[in-house]
Amino acid sequence: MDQWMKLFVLGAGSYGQVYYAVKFHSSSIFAEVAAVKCSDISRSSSLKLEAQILTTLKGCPNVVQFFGAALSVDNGIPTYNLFVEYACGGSLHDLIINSKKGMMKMSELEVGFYTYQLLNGILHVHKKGWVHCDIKPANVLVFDNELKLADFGLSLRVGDGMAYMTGRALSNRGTLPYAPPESLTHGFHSKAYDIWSLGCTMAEMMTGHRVWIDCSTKDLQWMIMNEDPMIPTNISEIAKDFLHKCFIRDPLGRWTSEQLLQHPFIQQALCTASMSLMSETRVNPFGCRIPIPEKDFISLPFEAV
Ligand SMILES: Nc1ncnc2c1ncn2[C@@H]1O[C@H](COP(=O)(O)OP(=O)(O)OP(=O)(O)O)[C@@H](O)[C@H]1O
Repeated sequence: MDQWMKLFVLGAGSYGQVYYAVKFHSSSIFAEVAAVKCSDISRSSSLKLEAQILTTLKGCPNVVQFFGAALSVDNGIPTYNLFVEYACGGSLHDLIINSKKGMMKMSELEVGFYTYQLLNGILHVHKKGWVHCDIKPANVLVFDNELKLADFGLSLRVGDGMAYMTGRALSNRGTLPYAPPESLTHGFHSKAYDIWSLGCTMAEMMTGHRVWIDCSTKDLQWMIMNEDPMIPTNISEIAKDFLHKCFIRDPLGRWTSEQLLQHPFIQQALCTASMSLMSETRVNPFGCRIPIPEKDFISLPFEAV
């Protein structure tokens, strides 16, 4: 009692594993719930950096909330544990896969609403002086009615309006299919990086497919540097225009999160969502990936560990 228990594995990253954890209280029938990212202490530098970044990002509804960090000894191994809020809907990647299997189809309005949430998260991250550098469906978590940016392990501090430039070709930081051309040609990493990745993620929500065809790393690098990403043909003109604004090749001309929040694609979705919210309670259209006992939905405020 009064101790965190790791119940099962939710997923894995390059640093280690992610667990579903609960803390029962002797004095209460309620349990606290968290996702715990764990790493052998000797390999925990990226998780420790993520903890620092998440501390600066607290308070935004579209960024995964950080509860705290703690050390433990798991099976005799000193372990670093990073506690974040648990996403009952899994990742956006899982949902896109499910939608491809025909389990649910996202409408354009829903994609607009979820893109708004991602933009809201990106705006917060950028205002705090960070570039996420790895926005992709696998790094977006799904909560009831909400998407949240997660996995800040590759984020860069760029301050206000500044960019990080390695100057070296092919030195992009994030995941290749979501990386913008300037990161490959000049190692240029600015806030515009995340906007290109958002475009790739939005198009994937629309179609269930990545904007680039599957090919070798070398071919993909060449295509990103020399060709335009595939804009789906069977979507509305305003959705296409939104994607064009995300895929402007010049990072200085690419639209910012502030500008995109005013785009008709987002405004139209927001308007419709608020009307439907007035008439009914929105349910999570994605459903829940893992069946969770009812008691686990009830969480108490986190106490420092
Ligand atoms: N807060 C959370 N709630 C529920 N599931 C989570 C949570 N965080 C992570 N997961 C699950 O664990 C998986 C791996 O998490 P994480 O984002 O840390 O690693 P990754 O992005 O796959 O790997 P890497 O960090 O090495 O790029 C996710 O894809 C997701 O399924």
